[in-house]
Amino acid sequence: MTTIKTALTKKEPVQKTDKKSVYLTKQLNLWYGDNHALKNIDLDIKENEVTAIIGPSGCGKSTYIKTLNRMVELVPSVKTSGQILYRDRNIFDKDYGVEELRTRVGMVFQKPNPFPKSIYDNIAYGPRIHGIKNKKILNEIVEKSLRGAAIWEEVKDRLDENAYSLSGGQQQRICIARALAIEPDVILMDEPTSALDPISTLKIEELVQELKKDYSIIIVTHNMQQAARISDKTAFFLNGEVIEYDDTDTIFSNPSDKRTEDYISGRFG
Ligand SMILES: Nc1ncnc2c1ncn2[C@@H]1O[C@H](COP(=O)(O)OP(=O)(O)OP(=O)(O)O)[C@@H](O)[C@H]1O
Repeated sequence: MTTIKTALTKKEPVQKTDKKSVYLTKQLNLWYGDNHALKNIDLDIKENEVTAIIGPSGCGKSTYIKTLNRMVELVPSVKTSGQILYRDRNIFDKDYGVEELRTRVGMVFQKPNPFPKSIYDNIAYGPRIHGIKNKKILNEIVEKSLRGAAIWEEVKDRLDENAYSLSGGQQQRICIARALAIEPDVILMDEPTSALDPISTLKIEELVQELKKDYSIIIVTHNMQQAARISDKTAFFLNGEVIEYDDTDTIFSNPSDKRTEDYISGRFG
């Protein structure tokens, strides 16, 4: 079995460079009606890194990443205070266009959710919405995105088949390719491997490592080994608060808060 320590020894050391912030969250609070789901969140998320969000069920992980692309606003009872600066602009500003934000920030969900369309049309969907009609350009985007999601070789001869004909792990990589097709800056992933078998999980983990060269990735995961294997930074959430946020190596080998230590060693959650 892979322990957290062995997972850490396999990972390349965190590079100590002065990376730019992609998201800077300042004193963020969020309520669903009376339920205070996020409390005074301060997080500085760096570009070209993998940031893992961990914590027990109901602690606000999904709410936090759905706030980063303002998807959480689809819930009518939601109220927020504080700021989230994306590339130095507050996404809650009145004149900040949510559509613009969503073209910069792609999202991959827990359950693969391809459209009931061909593999090709799944990937071409976003670019078409953005007005790209030229077949040659669309072909190039589709190939580049599928290659980027490490699934081109498996599907290149069956692009006209329905995406539902693929396995769950393949469907999840199609969803990642669909996110890449709009050339995002950030990819949010909400437990992207929890519905997958171990081999597909490994493929997605390898892919995440590859993608961070070009994108900033924020991933919610319940799998401690996964957070230790693939992330550079880890934020530990508990009851809507960030208890600790640091280099993943530090969080898993020398956490400063007893509650972090108890959680990662399986004493609760
Ligand atoms: N759509 C919603 N409407 C009302 N309350 C919600 C909604 N979504 C989440 N909540 C509440 O917000 C809190 C945080 O939930 P959230 O889904 O963010 O937690 P989580 O850490 O992602 O949990 P899990 O690991 O189980 O997915 C919980 O108290 C939950 O009941």
